[in-house]
Amino acid sequence: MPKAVTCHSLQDVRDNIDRLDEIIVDLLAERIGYVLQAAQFKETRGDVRIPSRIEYIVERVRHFAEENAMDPDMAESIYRHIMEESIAREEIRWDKINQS
Ligand SMILES: C=C(O[C@@H]1C=C(C(=O)O)C=C[C@H]1O)C(=O)O
Repeated sequence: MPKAVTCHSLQDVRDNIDRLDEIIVDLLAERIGYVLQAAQFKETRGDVRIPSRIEYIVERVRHFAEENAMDPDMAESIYRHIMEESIAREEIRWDKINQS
């Protein structure tokens, strides 16, 4: 079921969007905090990107999207972008840990 409540003005719409953006960024910051920690557990730089894990996450978020009446293609697109950004930063973290 769609979760958004019915709004009666554009200001009402924007207030809800602004409220959610704060929560979304907070959660994304927490997520990247975990992704960066993954670097310390990986042997090689090539291990930073694990395609099977990426595809597992994509399938999961597509499922969550469907449960929430959201377009699964949109969820997949957003998540692939989040993961690419995350991997780029995890690679930098891996390089720092393993420099010498
Ligand atoms: C965090 C990891 O590293 C990468 C980042 C991922 C993510 O953003 O969720 C998923 C797979 C990995 O390529 C991991 O391997 O779990």
